[in-house]
Amino acid sequence: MEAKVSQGLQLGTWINPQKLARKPSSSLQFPHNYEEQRWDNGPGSCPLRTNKGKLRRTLVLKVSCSSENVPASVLDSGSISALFDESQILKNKSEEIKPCLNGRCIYLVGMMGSGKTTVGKVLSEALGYSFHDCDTLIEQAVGGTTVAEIFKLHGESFFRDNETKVLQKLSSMHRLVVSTGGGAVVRPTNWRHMQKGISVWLDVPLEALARRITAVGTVSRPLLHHDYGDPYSKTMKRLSALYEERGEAYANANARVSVENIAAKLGYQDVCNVTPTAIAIEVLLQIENFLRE
Ligand SMILES: Nc1ncnc2c1ncn2[C@@H]1O[C@H](COP(=O)(O)OP(=O)(O)OP(=O)(O)O)[C@@H](O)[C@H]1O
Ligand SMILES: O=C(O)C1=C[C@@H](O)[C@@H](O)[C@H](O)C1
Repeated sequence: MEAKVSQGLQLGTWINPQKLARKPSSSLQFPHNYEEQRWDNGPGSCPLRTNKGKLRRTLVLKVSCSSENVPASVLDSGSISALFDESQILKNKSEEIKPCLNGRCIYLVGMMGSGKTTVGKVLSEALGYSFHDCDTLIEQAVGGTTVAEIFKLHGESFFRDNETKVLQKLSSMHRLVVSTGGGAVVRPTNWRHMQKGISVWLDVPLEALARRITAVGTVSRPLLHHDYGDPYSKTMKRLSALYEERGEAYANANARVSVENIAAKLGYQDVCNVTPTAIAIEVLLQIENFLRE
């Protein structure tokens, strides 16, 4: 039986971590002669628009594949792209969306551990953008101290002031994928900076976040240092409290990527099986939806 596939996500393997590290993340330069490109329909133009400037739907990836070996759950769920190399899908989608971005930056927001850094690196590589991690830039700005040290020595508001300065600096640049700190969404000023680009909320269930963070430890995450109990329970408790405070703020983002929805599309029981590449593809699909609005 043949299955026609137009777009979607693949059941893939974990991305090679060496590939993730390829983009340098320390320089914040952008060419002075940068000019915004018009949305025309020439080569490399935005496919979401017709000559009259109206948005249209495009199906870029049309591939035939055999449905043999595809789990029934995947086919039943409508997620029929299991046989693709998801890196190739990401590449194709990036090429399609890139002209529509007009060089605008992509800001990934979300709770700590939601994968902003991991997914951000994959996405930046696919788009040919530079990747920047706000926490790292703050650490550099404060003289090479870690986030945990900055919290300890100077307090949270000092850290937040530096976070705002970093976002302000980034907002004047183009073609960046930015991994913001988990708490960047709480200050309205930060949103004003991020509005120069496109913001995307990586929405990951708290249980999955707690599992990931417990696996790597909370040393680098000062806001998780306070509670008592077993590592998973105390992380879960603190994350729940933070989410209670911030849930609405994350929803200010231009687009939301629900990792739970991706898992459902792919027929996965566990959201932890959704790869960063699959999430990056969904980021682009949701940006596409946002640009069509
Ligand atoms: N899709 C994924 N599946 C499984 N584990 C993942 C996934 N994405 C990220 N991780 C793991 O989760 C942990 C947190 O990821 P990452 O550092 O990218 O999150 P973050 O949102 O940047 O966190 P923070 O805001 O605290 O810096 C890492 O150990 C990473 O390897
Ligand atoms: O959720 C938060 O408030 C934080 C998340 C991290 O990325 C760091 O920015 C810092 O640990 C604070």
